[in-house]
Amino acid sequence: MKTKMQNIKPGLTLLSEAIDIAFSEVPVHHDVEDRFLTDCYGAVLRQDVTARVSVPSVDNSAMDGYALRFADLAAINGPVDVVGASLAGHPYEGNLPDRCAIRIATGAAIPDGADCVIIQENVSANEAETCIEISSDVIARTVLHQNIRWAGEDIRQGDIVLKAGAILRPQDVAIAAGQGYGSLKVSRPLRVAVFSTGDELAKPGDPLPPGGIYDSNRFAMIGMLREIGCVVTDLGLLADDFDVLRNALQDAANSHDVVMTSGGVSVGKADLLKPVVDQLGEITAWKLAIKPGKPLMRGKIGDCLVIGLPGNPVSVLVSGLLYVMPLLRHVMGADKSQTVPVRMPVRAGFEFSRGTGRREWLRARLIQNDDGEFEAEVFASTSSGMLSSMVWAEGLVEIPEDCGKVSKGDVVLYLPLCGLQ
Ligand SMILES: Nc1nc2c(c(=O)[nH]1)N[C@H]1C(S)=C(S)[C@@H](COP(=O)(O)OP(=O)(O)OC[C@H]3O[C@@H](n4cnc5c(N)ncnc54)[C@H](O)[C@@H]3O)O[C@H]1N2
Ligand code: MOO
Repeated sequence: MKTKMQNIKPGLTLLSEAIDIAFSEVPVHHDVEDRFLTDCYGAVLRQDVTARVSVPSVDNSAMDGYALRFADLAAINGPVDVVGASLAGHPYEGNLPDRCAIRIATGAAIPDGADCVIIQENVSANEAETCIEISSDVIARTVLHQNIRWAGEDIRQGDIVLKAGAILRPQDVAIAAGQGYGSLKVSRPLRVAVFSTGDELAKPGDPLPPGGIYDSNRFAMIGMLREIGCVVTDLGLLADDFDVLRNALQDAANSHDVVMTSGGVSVGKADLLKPVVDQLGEITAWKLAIKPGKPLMRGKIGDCLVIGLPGNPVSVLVSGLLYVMPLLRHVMGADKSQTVPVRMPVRAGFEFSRGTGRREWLRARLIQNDDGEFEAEVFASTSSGMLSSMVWAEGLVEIPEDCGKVSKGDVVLYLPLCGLQ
C-alpha cells in the first residue's frame, strides 16, 4: 500500500478524533434497570458479575465410567467389585474400599479415595454391573487423575466473571445463570426517534410519483438501532421544509434520548437539517474525514442527542455502523473496547487508487485464491449511492487517510460486517 503524509482537508475531522471527542462530550446514561436473564441478550451490562460458587463445586467426573484408586491398578488381575454409585446430584457417601470400583456418571462427585476414572466403553461389566473386568492394556494406558475435573478449575468463588460495560452474548448470559443470577443490571434501552427527510421520498407501499424514490434509509437506520437494543419510534418521512423539520425535531427531542435522521446535511439549498438544529439547539460536530459519510452531523437539542446522517444510502450504513452505533453503545455504558470494529489483515485481490485525505471503506468480500489463501475482492463501484454494493458485501476494506494506492497482494484491513453490530 502506498501511503504519504496525512493530507486532511480543512474542516474535516479524523474519524479516530471524532470518536474520541464524541465519547468525551456525550455522557453515559445513568438509567439502569434490573432485567430477567432471558431479556438480557445484546444489552449492555452495568454491574460486575461476581462468582457466587466455584465451578465445578466439587471434583467430578468428565465421563461416564468407573472411579478407581490409581495405586490399586497394578495389583488387579481379575474382576473388580463395583461397590456403589456416584450419580450427578447423588454422591457416593464414604470412602472407596481397596481394589474396588464405584460406578460414576459425568458430572458426579469423585468418591473419597478415588483418583482416576476409566470410561465404561473400556471395561466389561457383568449384567448386574456388580463387577467389571479391566484389560491389562487399559490398565497400562490409565494415568493418575484421568477424567477428573477439579473443583474451581473453571471458576473460583469470588472471581469476576463479567465486567460492567460488556455487551451480553449468549455465553455471558449463560455464565451469569450458572452463578445463580436470575436478573442483571443492564442499561435502559435508548429511545430513538427516526425519520428520513427529502421531498423526493415516497413511503414503500405507496405509489411512486414521477421523479420520486422510495425511502430506504429509514429501514437501514431502524435495523441498525434495533440490533443494538434501542427502542425506535418510526416518525416516517419529512419534507424539505424548515418549519416542518423544526416542529418535528423539537417534538421528537422532547420525548427521546436520540433523534436520528437521514438526508439534508450537505451544503445544498434543501439541506435544512443543520440550520434547524442550529436554531433549536447546538451543532456539536459536522463533517468527518470519511468516505462515505463525510457530511455526518452531530448536535443536541436540550439533552437529546441529534444525529444527522447523510442521505446517500451507503453513507447511512457505513457511518451508522462505524460511528453512530459505537457512540450509542457508549451512551448505554459499553466499554470502549466493545465498540471497536474487528479489523483483520488480509491480502488485496484488487487494485485501487484515489486521492488521499479521507478514511474510505470499499465494499468487500473474502474469496479463496488458487493457493487456498483468503483475499479481499471489492465491489466494482465506490459510489455511496449504490445500496446494492452493501447487499453484495460481507465486509469492508478500510483504506487509511494517507493511502493513495493499493496493489494486488498488499495487506489491507478487512472489517467483517457481522463484527460491526
Ligand atoms: N456541493 C457538494 N455537494 C455534496 C457534497 C459536498 O461536499 N458538496 N457532499 C456529498 C456527499 S459526500 C454526500 S454523502 C451527500 C449527502 O447529502 P445530504 O445529506 O444532504 O443528502 P441528500 O442530498 O438529501 O441526499 C443524497 C442522496 O441520497 C438520496 N436519499 C436521500 N434520502 C434517502 C432515503 N431516505 N432513501 C434513499 N435514498 C435517499 C437522495 O435522493 C440523494 O440521491 O451530499 C453530496 N453532495
Ligand atoms: O461522504 Mo458521501 O457519503 O461520500 O457520498
